[in-house]
This record gives sequence, structure tokens and C-alpha cells, in this order.
Amino acid sequence: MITPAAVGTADKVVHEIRRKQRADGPATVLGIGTANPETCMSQDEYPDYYFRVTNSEHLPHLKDRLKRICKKSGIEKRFMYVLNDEVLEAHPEFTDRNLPSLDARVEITSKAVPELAAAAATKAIADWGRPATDITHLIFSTYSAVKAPSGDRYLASLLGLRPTVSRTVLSLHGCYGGGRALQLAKELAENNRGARVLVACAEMTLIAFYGPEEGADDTMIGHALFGDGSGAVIVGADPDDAVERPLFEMAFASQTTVPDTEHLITMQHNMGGMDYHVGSGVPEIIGSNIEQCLVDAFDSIAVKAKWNDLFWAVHPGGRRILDVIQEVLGLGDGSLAASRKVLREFGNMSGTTVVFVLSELRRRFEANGVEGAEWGALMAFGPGVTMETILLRIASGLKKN
Ligand SMILES: CC(C)(COP(=O)(O)OP(=O)(O)OC[C@H]1O[C@@H](n2cnc3c(N)ncnc32)[C@H](O)[C@@H]1OP(=O)(O)O)[C@@H](O)C(=O)NCCC(=O)NCCSC(=O)/C=C/c1ccc(O)cc1
Repeated sequence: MITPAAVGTADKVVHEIRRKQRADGPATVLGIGTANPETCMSQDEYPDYYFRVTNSEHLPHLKDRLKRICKKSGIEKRFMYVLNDEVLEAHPEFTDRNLPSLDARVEITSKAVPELAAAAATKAIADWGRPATDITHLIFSTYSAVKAPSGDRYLASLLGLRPTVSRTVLSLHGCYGGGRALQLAKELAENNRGARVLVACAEMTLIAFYGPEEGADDTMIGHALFGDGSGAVIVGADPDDAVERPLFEMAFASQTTVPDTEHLITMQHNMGGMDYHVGSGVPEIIGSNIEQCLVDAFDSIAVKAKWNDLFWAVHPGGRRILDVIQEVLGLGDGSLAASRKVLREFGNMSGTTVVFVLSELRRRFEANGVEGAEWGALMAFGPGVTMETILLRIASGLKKN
């Protein structure tokens, strides 16, 4: 017969096993790296390039529209793999979404996307300062390379990760992919003592590059805003101060789905690549919901926050998204400077972009010091409409600067 005392002892043993498996402190950003394809184009030149290579000069009104959107985009340049002339010379079918081309696109991206991710991850690992074989978990997020075995396997082999690394792929989360991946990394790091999680996000617009069509407004907006890039972050708890440099603690993370908005941002593979839709009300929907996400998040950790005292890592989905957020939260002009700079220099690289913003914030804190800064908010938005919120706190490695 099992006595209550024996049950009590067993419970204590299980409790102790669970306690020992978990980290003591919060998940912390320990390294960041970013990378882009070699080819870059100024936003001013893009409409001429795009209409020339897609043989669309017979649609001048659409070209004018693209020019208008480019001018208002807040973007100065973007990096894109597809700008490499050889790609379109070898695959003229990529310029027409009505021609079958998904196989050829996936063939290219299933190699090129993990390779771009490896470039960013190599920098993040060097920044972290420990060997790649110390990585215990890999989270790879992309919408651009859907295939199995998927890019995480290739990425792990490019980086020389250990065969027992625990891999997860996030696919088609679009612009909130980076936020989602970081939240999962937080859960893994806090629930597995000693875990070191590599988050790698990489996006290539090649999967959705094609010529303009009458009435297809989304094509214009996508080709005006989206760029290619990769961002990687090492996340772990209880840092070893002798070799690791804690940058940002991740104090709290949540996800909110805005009801009745599933039609607003969509992505779907088809025989000619990937179709997408970006509804016109997206900035306003985000603007109407962002404050509640922040209030709920800060209430959860019982911190009274003033929006203008925070540092901000907001996904720059488009210039207007940043304008609306700044207005509804009553933020001062410089608050979203890191997001605006990333938008200006790289465009919207979907889920990857928020890692670039985090990297830019870190650069600013290292250059100017952290005085007056303690709490910050990382926010990312995408299909759903889904809003990711992560509350950040400046960690000791940035304070030492
Ligand atoms: C820079 C914009 C596009 C324009 O600036 P504006 O201050 O609003 O200027 P206007 O009001 O004068 O609009 C300029 C033109 O843009 C058009 N426009 C204004 N939003 C729209 C609109 N959603 N649709 C299609 N025309 C529009 C607008 O109709 C107008 O056309 P036109 O009258 O012919 O000059 C601005 O509206 C803006 O930042 N919008 C936010 C874009 C946005 O929602 N981004 C978040 C979602 S992105 C996402 O989920 C990514 C998915 C993805 C998918 C595929 C990939 O490869 C990669 C990623």
C-alpha cells in the first residue's frame, strides 16, 4: 500500500527534479547578428528597374502608383537576392505569377535562405563568444522556403551544431515570425537549465516576386516595401559572466489575436510563387490595439510604465504603422528612431526586421550609454492580425559600457 507520506515524498522529489531542470533567472539576449544579400537598390531607382525586368512598361499608371508608394514608404534602400540579374535571366517565368514557377523558386530559396540565415547566425555566435556546439536549441523562422527536411536542418549543418540540437521551424508567420521565435526561445531558455537557444529568421522576397497586374494592388505595395535579410539572436538564462555578455532581459511575453481580422493580411503559395494580401486598414487596427497589449503586459509584471520612458523595438511594417503607433501612444519624435532607421536602410524584411531593430537599439545604447533607460517593449505584427509583445529590460552587459 502507498502511504500519504510516500506520496508526499515522491511529490517533493518530482518538484525538486522540475526545479533543477529550470533556470533561475529570466531569458536574456546574449548575442545578435544580421545579414543581407549582396545586391542592394535605392528606392528611387526601383520602379524603373521593376517595370523593365518584368516587361511591364505598357502599364505606366501602375508604375506611377509604385513611384508614389515608394516615395511615401520611408525607405531609402533595400537588399534583394532577386536583384541579381542572373536569377531572372535563368528564370524568366519568375516575372509572371500566372506561369508555374513554385518548384524553381523553392529549389533556390531552400538553399539560399538557410545560407543567408547562417551568415547572420555566425555573427550572432561570434558576438555571444561561445562555440556553436554549445547551442542546445535552434528555432528557424521563414516564410520563403517551404520544404522538408526544412532549412533548419541545413542551417544546423552549415553552423556545425551538435547532432542533438533540438530544432523547431516556424513557417508563414510573416512579419510576426521574429517576435514569435523570440517568445519560444524565452520559454525554452527558462524551462531548460543551461539551454542556449539560437533564433534565426531569414526572408527572401524571391518567393513572391512577379510583375504588376491590373487590379492587383497588393503586388504594388509588397514590391514597394519588402526586402531580404536575416537576423539571429542567442537567448539563454543565468549567463556566465566570464564569457557571456547579457544585453536585454526578456521579462514577459504575450501574443494577442485581434478578432475578425483574419482577412487583413494573408499569404498563400500557388503555382506561380506566393500570393499575399495586405489590407488597407492594417496600421489603424494595430493602432487601436497596441495600448491594451502594453497595458496587459506591464500589469502582468506589476510595473507602472510611462510610454515615453521606454525604449522601443517596434516592427516597421510600413511607415504609416510607425506613424500611427507614435500618435496613439503619444510618443516623442525620437522614440521609434531605431525602427525608422531600419525601415529606411533595409525596408520591411518581414519577421527578420525586429531583430535588426534590436541590433540597432543595442548599437545606440553602446554608443550613447543606457542612462535613463530601463524598460523597453519589442512589438511585432503580422497575419491574424497577430500582435506579439515582449517586455525587455536593459541587462548588465549594456550597463557596463
Ligand atoms: C507607405 C504606405 C504604403 C503609403 O503611405 P501613406 O501615407 O498611407 O500614403 P497614401 O495614403 O497617399 O497612399 C499611397 C498609395 O498607397 C496605397 N496603399 C496604401 N495602403 C495600401 C494597401 N494596404 N494596399 C494597397 N495599396 C495601398 C494607396 O491606395 C495610395 O495609392 P494611390 O492613391 O494610387 O497613390 C503606408 O500606407 C503604409 O506604411 N502602410 C502599411 C503597410 C502595411 O500594412 N504593412 C504591414 C503588413 S506587411 C506584411 O504583413 C507582410 C507580408 C509579406 C508578404 C509577402 C512578402 O514577400 C513579404 C511580406
